[in-house]
Amino acid sequence: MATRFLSTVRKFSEKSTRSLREVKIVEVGPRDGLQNEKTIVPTQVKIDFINQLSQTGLKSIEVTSFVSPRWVPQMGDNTEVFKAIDKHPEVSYPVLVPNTLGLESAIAVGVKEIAVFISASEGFSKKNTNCSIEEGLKRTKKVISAAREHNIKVRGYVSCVVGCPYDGFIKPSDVARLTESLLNLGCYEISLGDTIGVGTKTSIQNVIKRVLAIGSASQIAIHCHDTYGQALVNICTALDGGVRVVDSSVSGLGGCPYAKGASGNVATEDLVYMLHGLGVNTGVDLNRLIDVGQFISKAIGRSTGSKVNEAMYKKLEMH
Ligand SMILES: CC(C)(COP(=O)([O-])OP(=O)([O-])OC[C@H]1O[C@@H](n2cnc3c(N)ncnc32)[C@H](O)[C@@H]1OP(=O)([O-])[O-])[C@@H](O)C(=O)NCCC(=O)NCCSC(=O)C[C@@](C)(O)CC(=O)[O-]
Repeated sequence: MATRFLSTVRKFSEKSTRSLREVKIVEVGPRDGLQNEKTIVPTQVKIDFINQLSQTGLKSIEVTSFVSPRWVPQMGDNTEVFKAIDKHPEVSYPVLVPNTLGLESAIAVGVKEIAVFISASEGFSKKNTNCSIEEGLKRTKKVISAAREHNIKVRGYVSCVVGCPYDGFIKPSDVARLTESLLNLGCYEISLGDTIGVGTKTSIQNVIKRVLAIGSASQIAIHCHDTYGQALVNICTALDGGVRVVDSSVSGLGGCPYAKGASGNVATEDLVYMLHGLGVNTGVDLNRLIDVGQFISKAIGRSTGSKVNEAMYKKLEMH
């Protein structure tokens, strides 16, 4: 037991010394960001939004989900959106898929990458996908094996990695077990979701340590909602642990319809500003991102949830 703990700590500190030159950002605004909007966002607005995001230098944009439209009506135009968006060869356009029915619809429109999702808590699994964690894993196994037959890349999410709105505190060992299961099933990367944004530096560090005992940092991404204003600190903690892929949502859009009170993801503008300040290459043009954040915020009738966007846009307006 003590030996295993020491080897985990050693692995974590080895990862901590990996130099921080480049970080890949996975933009989840069009899916995670818009899925919770009460008023249906017009399909053309979503298409324009994604097309503008494709011009910012982002390399991965999660564009929609092929979930049940009864459960998430906002994503009911998945087929139209996916068909109509411009697809840049250097950009990946993953979609969220819960079951083989969703996968079939995704395949029909030529999707090349999907994201599957499992919850680390029973309560959220039931509310979000109407099944237990084990049933969810069985469903996911079928989706992954069918996707791989079609040469579709599969990314995985483990949600509620720190806390659950129904079950409370989640054990890092449960998160590690599910991460391992998804990797073994064939996901190329697992994104650890702090779905309700309750994580702190210490709790995220504990999860990352535990997860890195079973997988390499190159297989792990971090996905922080900013409900308690801890997202940037938590992302830095994950970067310290060696993680180099971060999910975010332009202008901090979002939340989950089945996690009451959860606010949006960390804003992509804030993340890019922080990373550039650290001298990290993201490949993203911050000025273009500011324009896209303004576009989507105006289109859905609210002000941007990004402090950086607010500050930079005000400055631009003054000139
Ligand atoms: C998993 C199910 C489908 C089970 O839902 P269910 O009701 O148990 O499904 P079912 O298999 O019994 O089917 C019921 C009906 O739904 C239809 N149906 C079934 N599947 C599909 C499909 N794919 N596409 C279109 N239609 C579908 C199916 O055809 C049937 O239609 P009917 O015959 O009654 O007319 C449902 O619970 C669901 O769609 N859940 C997804 C909810 C969701 O999208 N939540 C937000 C995701 S965010 C998240 O999870 C966290 C994350 C990833 O962002 C990371 C983080 O922040 O931490």
